[in-house]
Order: sequence, then C-alpha cells, then structure tokens
Amino acid sequence: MPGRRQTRVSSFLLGKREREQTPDGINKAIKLSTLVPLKQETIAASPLNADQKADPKPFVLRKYYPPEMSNERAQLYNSNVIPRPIEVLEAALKDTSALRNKVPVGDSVIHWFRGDLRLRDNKALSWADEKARSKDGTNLVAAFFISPEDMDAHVRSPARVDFVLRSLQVLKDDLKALNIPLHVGWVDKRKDMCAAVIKFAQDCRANHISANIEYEVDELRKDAKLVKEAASCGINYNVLHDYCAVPPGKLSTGQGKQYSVYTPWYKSWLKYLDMNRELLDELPIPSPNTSVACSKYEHLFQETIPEAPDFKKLPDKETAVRLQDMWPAGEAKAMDRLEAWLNAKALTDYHENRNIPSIDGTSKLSVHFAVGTLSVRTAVRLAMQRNGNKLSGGNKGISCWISEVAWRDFYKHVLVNWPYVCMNKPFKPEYTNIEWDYDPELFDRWCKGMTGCPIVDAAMRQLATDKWMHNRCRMIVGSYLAKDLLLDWRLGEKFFMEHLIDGDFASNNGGWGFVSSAGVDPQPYFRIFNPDLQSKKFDPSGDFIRKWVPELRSVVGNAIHDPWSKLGAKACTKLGYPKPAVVHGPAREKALARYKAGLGRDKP
Ligand SMILES: Cc1cc2nc3c(=O)[nH]c(=O)nc-3n(C[C@H](O)[C@H](O)[C@H](O)COP(=O)(O)OP(=O)(O)OC[C@H]3O[C@@H](n4cnc5c(N)ncnc54)[C@H](O)[C@@H]3O)c2cc1C
Repeated sequence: MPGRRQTRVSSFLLGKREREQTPDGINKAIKLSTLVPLKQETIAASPLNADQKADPKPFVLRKYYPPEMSNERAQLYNSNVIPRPIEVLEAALKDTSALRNKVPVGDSVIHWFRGDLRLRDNKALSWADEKARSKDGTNLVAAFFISPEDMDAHVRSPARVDFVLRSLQVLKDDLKALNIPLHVGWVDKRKDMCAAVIKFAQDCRANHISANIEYEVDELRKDAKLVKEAASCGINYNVLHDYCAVPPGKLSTGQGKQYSVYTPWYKSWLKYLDMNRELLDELPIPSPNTSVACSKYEHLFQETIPEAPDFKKLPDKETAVRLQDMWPAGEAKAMDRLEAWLNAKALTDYHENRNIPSIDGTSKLSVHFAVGTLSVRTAVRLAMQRNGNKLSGGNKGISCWISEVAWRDFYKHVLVNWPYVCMNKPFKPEYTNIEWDYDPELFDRWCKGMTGCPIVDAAMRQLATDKWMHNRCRMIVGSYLAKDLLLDWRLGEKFFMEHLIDGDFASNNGGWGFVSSAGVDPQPYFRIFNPDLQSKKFDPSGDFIRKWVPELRSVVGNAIHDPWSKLGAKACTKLGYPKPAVVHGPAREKALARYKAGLGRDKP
C-alpha cells in the first residue's frame, strides 16, 4: 500500500499517565535520554504519500512522553522494593495521625468532591457531615476543583467533561437545598492543587477536609502530599475508601498476594461481602446547615459552574443537546436509571442478552459509576435485594449483572496493587517486547470506522456518535486493533479515553489488557477473536451493523458480516464500503508469530 509506514516505536509513550517518580538509587534503568521532545498539539494520524519520508514517531500524540518503565523497575513494585502509592498514602496518614487527631472542629468542615458527585451513600461526605454536626454552628462546605492539566493528564473526553459539569450543576442545586454551598475552583496547574485546597479551607476557617480516595497513581501521590502539607498547617485531611464495594487490599490469595485472575478473585469478593454485609449499608445524605450560620457563604452560593476549558469543549451545540438527552446527568437521573434497570426484564435476561449489541440489554450506568453520580454500593445492595438478598445464585440475570459490576472493583484492585499499569507498562512486563506496527493509515481507518470489517466499523461509529460502546464491541474492536492490525494496544486505550463518556482508567486499561493479552488474566489462555465469527455470533441478524453502517443497510443475509468476499469488490465499491484493511487469516498468523517472537516462547 503506497505511503504505508511500518515503524517500531517502543521507547516512548503514547499519552501521559504518570511521570515516573525516581526515588534515589532505583531509577537507573530509566533512560531519560529517550524522552521525545515536547509537542503541544495532537498530530492527526494520516496516510503518507509515497514520496513522504517516514516519520519515526508517527504517534507522538501528546506533550508528555516519559519513557516506558523498564521491566526491572516494574519488578521492584512486585517485590515490594518500591512502595506502592497507596502505601505511601497510608504511611502519610499514619505519620500525621497524632497531629490530625488533635485538630479542633473549626468554623466549617470541607468535603472535596472528585469522582463522587453525589450526596447519597458517600463515605467521605458522610464523615464530613458528622464532623460538622459535632459542633454547634459549624457548617459543611463543599468544593470541587477543575484543573485543565488534570483533564489533560487523565485524558478526559469532552463528553465526560461535559457530563461532569452538568452533574456539578445538579449537585450545586441539591446542596443549596440543604444550605450547603459548593465552591467550584479553577486550578490551572496541577502542581498548585494542594495549595488551592488548603487555601480554601483556611478561607472557610475549616480544620478538617474530607475526600474519597482516587486510585490512579498521581492522585494517590497528590493525596499523600496533601495529608502532610495540610497537617503542617494544622489541618486534618482525611481520605476514605468509597469507590469499590470491597476496598482494594482486602482480598488476597492463600499466599497473601493480590489475585491476578478474575474468577478466584470474584469468589473471594463474594465471600468477603457476604461476611461483611455492613460494607453495603447505605450512608445518609448530609443534614442541612442552619441558614443563619451559613449566610456568610453567600458569595459561594452565587458562584456559577465554569465552562469546560477550550480544548475539552464539545464541538457544537447540537452534540451538546444530543448528549444531554442521551446521558442525563446528576444523582437523581442515576437513581432513576438504576431503578428502571432493576425493574426491567432486560435485567433478568441479562445473562442471555448482554453480549448482543443490537439489544438494549445492559444498564448503561457506566458513566454514573465513572463520575460517581451513583455509588457502586447502592447498585450492588439494591440488585442484591432484588435477588432475594443474594449476591450470587438466585436469578441468573441479576447475579450475572452483579458479577459484571464486580469487574469494576477487580480492575481498581489491580491498579492499586500493580501501579505501573498507570505508567504505560503492560501488566505482564514481557509484553513490552512485542513489536507493534505503528501504521498511521491503519490507525486512522480504525478510529474512523473505515476498516472494511463491518462489526468493527459499526462499533467505532457508535463510539463516535454515542460516546459509548457496547462491551462486546469494545472487545471486538480492541482485539482487532491489537491482533489483526498489530497496532500498539495503548493507542486504542488512549483513543477510547479521548472519546468515551464513561472513560475510567482502571476499567479501560483492564479491558485493553484483556484484548491485547498483556493484562491480568480473565482466562489463562491466549486468544485472537475472529471478527467474522464474532459478528455472526453476536450480531446474527446484522441489525447492529445496519444501524451504524449505512453503506450496508441494503445488504441482506450473512453477507453483511463479510461483504467484500460475499458480494465482491464491484458491488462493495458501488455501495461505497471500504475494502478490508487486512484479511483475518494471514493477519492472525502474523500476529501469532509476532507475539511468539516478542515473548520468546513457542506459544504466546
Ligand atoms: C477494551 C475495553 C475498554 C473498556 N473501557 C471502559 C471504561 O473506560 N470505562 C468503563 O466503565 N468500562 C469500560 N469497559 C468495560 C465495559 O465495556 C463497560 O463498563 C460497559 O460496556 C458499560 O456499559 P453498561 O453500563 O451498560 O454495563 P453493564 O453490562 O450494565 O454492567 C454494569 C456495570 O458493571 C461494570 N462493568 C461491566 N463490565 C465491565 C468490565 N468488563 N470491566 C469493568 N467494569 C465492567 C461497569 O461499571 C458497568 O456500568 C471496557 C471494556 C473493554 C473490553
């Protein structure tokens, strides 16, 4: 194919996650010289003309390019030589506990909202409420800080940013009804976040700040820093586990290690929750501030929710209105959706239909879990109650749904225990050695849903329009990218984050690890999806393809799954449907050979 570039690029990263922190003496393996020069703007991946020179860095997409961590360094986390960021946070809490325990209540208590944009069933918010109510005249004050640099570093999609801002408006109104002000601050540089939070607390004469723990590496480090800096100012910064039904670190194998395979982890998750049902107890919404006491915060009540920074704005009004209709924001809408789902026949049929993308057979609650407008505890508790108080067994659809919700916990546990997955490092370090193709034309076709593989194209176009993709399709397009196209899976991972409304680091990274085989093992075997068979099995009628690929709407029967070989080039050209980018059989052989070579063993 003219202009096609085949370039091996393994020494730089494909998006910023984490700059490697380099405690003295243990960062020798990191070659800082491999850093790619800074570049601010996204470079669109586009085909080259035959006479254009191949760019050795076709996928330099973002401004931060820390080098990929060495396998040796990743191993240092596994062998407990480098403390995990959660351990650093725990140590900071422990070291400052004497100081923090002595802090008097103050004029107000701050709750810092982050990925928990709700009042109901919110651990740290409840703690702050209790603290505020422990002294007469103390107010509960809420805060949220927008940082464009954080949005950039976490690769937030404009759709997700928009959803968060809409949810903040709802939250502000709900809090106002309780006389609780919500301050939405703006912090340009993420390095200034701790200072901004402390300053806000001091302005409100607050001695206590609460927040729920976020598990991404940079967030854990930020919290550890804030615990110490706040303590040195006489402020108690208290963080609690809230984002999982079972907090990370609670489950371990017989050898005391974190599980890396889902099924035994899930059995342990069920057992733990059964033995500790109180973990699912609902926490009350905060009690109101007295209007007299909080009148001094009038200026905070008057504040408006800022707009998204320019680089995270939706492209136009029409898209904004469409997403608003499709994904109503805020806690009340999350509960409406959960309640409707718990009463829907689709829930009891979930085990049978959840893999069929043409059926509306899943909850579509992921965006609410991602931004915290819904607590996972609430969802599991209510589903369990609907299932005769059983977490497993009982109704097949309901127990299957609970087991899917558990995947979300699983990937957060993985992230906490193997923090290097947050640093562009595959869970299985040996997968670093796979030689990926970095072909801009193939990547461009995948992104645009123009691969000539109908089920892949339908799914990618669903993502472009709805900012959401069905789970089965996420697996199909992921496997197609990493195995049929042999493109670096991290390109796909990043593209998903840039577009999904429900983009969540742990679940996305876990999903991409699964489809590329470089992640934790859901099944202990290597597999390459055959997109044609997947299409026939999970979209047997072809309705999903017809919905999203208008070029193929008139195609009847099984030809819809593989039109170029069934209808021929002439007919497909007439329909305007692209020629397949690769043929699955040879692509599969090539992928197997590449994986075997990279892993240095007979079988991948
Ligand atoms: C390559 C890939 C990338 C993914 N990226 C994300 C992501 O960025 N954010 C995200 O929330 N999910 C992600 N998932 C998981 C899953 O596809 C979505 O959670 C699901 O499609 C959301 O739709 P739903 O709410 O209707 O799910 P339902 O089927 O109704 O499931 C209920 C909830 O369970 C959780 N869940 C279900 N399946 C999974 C799973 N495989 N992994 C983790 N959690 C799960 C979700 O919170 C979901 O909302 C990814 C999966 C793959 C294979």
